[in-house]
Amino acid sequence: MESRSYEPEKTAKDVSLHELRDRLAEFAQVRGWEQYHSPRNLLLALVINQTKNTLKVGEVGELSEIFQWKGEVERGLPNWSAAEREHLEEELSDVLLYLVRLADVCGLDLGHAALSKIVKNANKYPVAAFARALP
Ligand SMILES: Nc1ccn([C@H]2C[C@H](O)[C@@H](COP(=O)(O)OP(=O)(O)OP(=O)(O)O)O2)c(=O)n1
Repeated sequence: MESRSYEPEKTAKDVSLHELRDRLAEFAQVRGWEQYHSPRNLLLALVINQTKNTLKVGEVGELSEIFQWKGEVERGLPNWSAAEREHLEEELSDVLLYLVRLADVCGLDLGHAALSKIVKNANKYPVAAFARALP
């Protein structure tokens, strides 16, 4: 059993990557799943979902399936049902959670790495040269 109730608060909350990292580590630890959470397995979980007799898409594929055949989708998803939005939230979360866990078992700080990458991106695409023009 996890040591705390993990029902998220309904109001928006500033969730840190460190909190997600720690909860995922506990999730795996209490189930004895650490042995399965190798870098390679976690990466592959994003891409494929293989059982004995079936091979399905992994979490990135499940996320993509939500948009497949919908055509262009308006920002804010104004025409989506509550169930569709919840489904999207779940699949986005699965991708995020596996990424956070992958970074953790690799011994990397994903939040720090992402901030550094944003700085690198800004240096690569200076505003003066790229405002309103895609690379
Ligand atoms: N060995 C595992 C299995 C699952 N999870 C966690 C991370 C994901 O957030 C979620 C993935 O669970 P499922 O493999 O059951 O995938 P789905 O939730 O997408 O279910 P389904 O594939 O039936 O749609 O659970 C995990 O950390 N380690």
